[in-house]
Amino acid sequence: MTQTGAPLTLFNSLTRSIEAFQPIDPKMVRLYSCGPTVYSTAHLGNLRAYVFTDTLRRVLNWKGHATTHVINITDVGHLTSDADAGDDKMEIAAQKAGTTIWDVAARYTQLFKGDLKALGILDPAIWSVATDHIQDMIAFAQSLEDRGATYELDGGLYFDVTKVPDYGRLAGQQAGPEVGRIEVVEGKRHPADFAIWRKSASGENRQMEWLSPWGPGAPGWHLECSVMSLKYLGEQFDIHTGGIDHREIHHCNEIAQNQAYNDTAKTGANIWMHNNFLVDRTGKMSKSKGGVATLGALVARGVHPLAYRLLCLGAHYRSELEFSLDAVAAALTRLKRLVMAVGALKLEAALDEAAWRPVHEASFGKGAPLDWQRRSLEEGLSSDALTFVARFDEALAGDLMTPQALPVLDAVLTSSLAASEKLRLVATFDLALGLGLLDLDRRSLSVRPHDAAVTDVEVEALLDQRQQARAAKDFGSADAARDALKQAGVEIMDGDPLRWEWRALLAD
Ligand SMILES: Nc1ncnc2c1ncn2[C@@H]1O[C@H](COP(=O)(O)OP(=O)(O)OP(=O)(O)O)[C@@H](O)[C@H]1O
Ligand SMILES: [Zn+2]
Repeated sequence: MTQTGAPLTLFNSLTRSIEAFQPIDPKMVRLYSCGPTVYSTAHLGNLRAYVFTDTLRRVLNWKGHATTHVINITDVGHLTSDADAGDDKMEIAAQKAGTTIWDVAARYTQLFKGDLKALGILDPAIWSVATDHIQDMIAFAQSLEDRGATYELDGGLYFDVTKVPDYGRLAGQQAGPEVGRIEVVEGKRHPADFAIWRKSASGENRQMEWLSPWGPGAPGWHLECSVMSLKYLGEQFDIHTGGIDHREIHHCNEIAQNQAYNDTAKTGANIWMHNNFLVDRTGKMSKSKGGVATLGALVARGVHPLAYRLLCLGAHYRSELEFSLDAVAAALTRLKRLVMAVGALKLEAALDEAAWRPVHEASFGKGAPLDWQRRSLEEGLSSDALTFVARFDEALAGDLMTPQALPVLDAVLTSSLAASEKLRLVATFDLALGLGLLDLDRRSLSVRPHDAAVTDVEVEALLDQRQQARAAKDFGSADAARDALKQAGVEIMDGDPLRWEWRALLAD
């Protein structure tokens, strides 16, 4: 498998530097992403993490690599504090809802997958559910115990971080007392030591517990990812991703377990990549803060989900991104602009769809390299058009610099290239961007706010009425039509250069 275009470079949190990407097996890049804890609806910050991994995986495929991507579903073991303290988030959620953990997990897994689909995020090759791997986890923990990397306390089986030489390297720290920020547990040898198996306390009424050599209990969250990545991707694979909060504790602990299980050189993944936070005025967007923004809430306000994807792509994944309704409204306008331009090209080029629709579209999601698709679109392009491909490629190859790739798309659309060439460029770029630019149209982007009291047809009828009233200089009736729309949560945009004419009101 040969990589096409500029050499791909990625920022590795482990070395804190940008490195040339060298796959372990040139035929198949192996990629693991820490998945959601399915105890409540994912917020937009969580979803940013998966827009990032999807972009990474699309770029790998676009540049000629095949990928095997694993995302796990954490349905047990994640405590309210990442630093090994508090209660299991799933248990708490089930108690609150008066239902079983299995129901909670099924509900939020389904919602999560629905959000990913709406965001154009491709399914991983493997969804790995933590509770399907308990026996593997027990065997792994047993093996760590056999190697002398653990000790047992009343509360569970603990990992001894001094058994690995460079604990905390990923977090950029040495294993001083502050590393890991773990709550004091009686008998713990080092503050950063963490439970890999948590024993049920006597009298504790847990919905989820399994028998183990250390008594009934449940696996630790950090153990889960080591075990599932090992099972599906092997001792050492290419890339492990997660949000930047995972860099400080979760991934340090995964690495320590992997090293103790294999050897110090085997950290699990060659490259550890972390997306920065989506923040709002109060800081990191977080479920625990309550009242968080979800994709469903955005759609209810009339925002197409792919506008949120575009908002994410407009920032580099390693930069903080500030969320606001204004920012998302601007992204929606930007998306509309792109979609209008592509729509106009389709008419202008008057080409058979086969000329700009990538071949084998159904195989996109399978992790195959996109060589065929790209060839079908890029072969025979003029040298001017190919210059745009090179610029776009260079931006993405430089640690996925999407904010620099998007202006190349804009430049294509305003260039003097023939419409047919522009369309083919949009099509090849969108394989990497996943914005659905070939399929969206004006209608699909006019998402009606859920609380709007009118239907799309009624909106269009009121707009017509207003147009006629204005034409007849009957400004009273024109204003009445505008007010009726406003009442219904719809704002008229006079003189909209996109001729979009109306949009959902996004006020707080
Ligand atoms: N505000 C954020 N911005 C970007 N990524 C985030 C944000 N919050 C969490 N993530 C990432 O989302 C992914 C899923 O996380 P998970 O479902 O475990 O969230 P969580 O820790 O329960 O959420 P929260 O931190 O809101 O309580 C992880 O990779 C995590 O690092
Ligand atoms: Zn993980």
